[in-house]
Amino acid sequence: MRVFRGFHHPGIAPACALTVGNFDGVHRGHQAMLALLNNEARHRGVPSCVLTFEPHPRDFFAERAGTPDKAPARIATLRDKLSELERCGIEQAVVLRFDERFAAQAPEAFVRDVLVDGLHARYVLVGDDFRFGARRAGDYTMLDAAGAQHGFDVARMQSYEVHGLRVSSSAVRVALAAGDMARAAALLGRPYSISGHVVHGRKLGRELGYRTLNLRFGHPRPAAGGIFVVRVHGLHRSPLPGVASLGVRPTIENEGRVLLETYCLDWPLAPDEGYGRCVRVELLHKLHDERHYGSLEALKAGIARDEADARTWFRHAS
Ligand SMILES: Cc1cc2nc3c(=O)[nH]c(=O)nc-3n(C[C@H](O)[C@H](O)[C@H](O)COP(=O)(O)O)c2cc1C
Ligand SMILES: Nc1ncnc2c1ncn2[C@@H]1O[C@H](COP(=O)(O)OP(=O)(O)O)[C@@H](O)[C@H]1O
Repeated sequence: MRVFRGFHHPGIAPACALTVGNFDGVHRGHQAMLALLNNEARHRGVPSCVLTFEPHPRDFFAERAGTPDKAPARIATLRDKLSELERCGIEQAVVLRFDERFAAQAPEAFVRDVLVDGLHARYVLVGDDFRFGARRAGDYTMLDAAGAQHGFDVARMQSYEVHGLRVSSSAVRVALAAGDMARAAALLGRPYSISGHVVHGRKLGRELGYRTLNLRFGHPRPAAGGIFVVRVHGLHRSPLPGVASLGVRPTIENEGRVLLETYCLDWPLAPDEGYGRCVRVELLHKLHDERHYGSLEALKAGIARDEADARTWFRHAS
């Protein structure tokens, strides 16, 4: 999959079958839509393309209104979104900066400048609640009319349901907030996971006797949080069982940076071999929320209990 930041690149495809959206989580509804898009692209002999935004438009508006907490929590980082889009067979992704100028664009200007002149769309697929342009003034009917004028086809995809319930990013957020990882996995069509490069932390882990693989979560409000039973992919030939904490580590700092820290129950590599590696951590089961322990001793004892619970969980799972 080719990824472009903006559409002023010589390498951008001269024609495409396009869909537009935030795709937070790339859940089963998104996956059905992407499969349809790939099919349409193949029939037309053009690459499939996803247009997405960073920051999330709702982050942008909430920030601008001075109420950043009003924005929805984030399921996936941009890295994970792009890797899921690639796994779904999308050939080109374009990430546009959602800023003041972009938000002020009239629907007609968005169609002309972005869809037609920028991305050369021949086909545009949208979800049933798609709105676009300043004040969300553009809708499906308008896009359809613009397509007839500019020479691209427009299609709308109805909601995708599982057990009679609409699959949506909000439904995934509700499941993750409740720590219901089985429900989240059912909606996503795979276990919820977070990936990234292992970064250096405070080197406190080795003092506690619990070294951890640290990944940054590049958004201040992850949709999930707490202590989880996990599996780590990408470090070893087989996935490594572990126990992890996702959050801001209230016991040891208050900077609010979100980290996913994983202690592997068995460590098959040299002690420092984890750093710099790109790993994917599957969050399988939630044990409890993050705690503010009164001392490092109490934190260490807490982690030891979590480790024991994770070992028990794996024994019962196998
Ligand atoms: C299983 C597990 C549970 C954890 N639970 C908490 C917690 O409840 N509260 C907290 O502040 N930190 C928690 N942590 C994070 C530790 O504070 C952190 O891993 C430790 O300080 C090491 O930091 P370092 O990687 O920067 O050296 C947990 C870590 C693990 C692996
Ligand atoms: N059981 C283990 N689980 C996770 N990482 C481990 C383990 N044993 C050794 N490591 C290594 O230790 C590093 C983390 O050590 P730590 O003292 O927690 O420092 P940091 O503050 O950088 O996280 C990891 O990046 C990894 O290479």
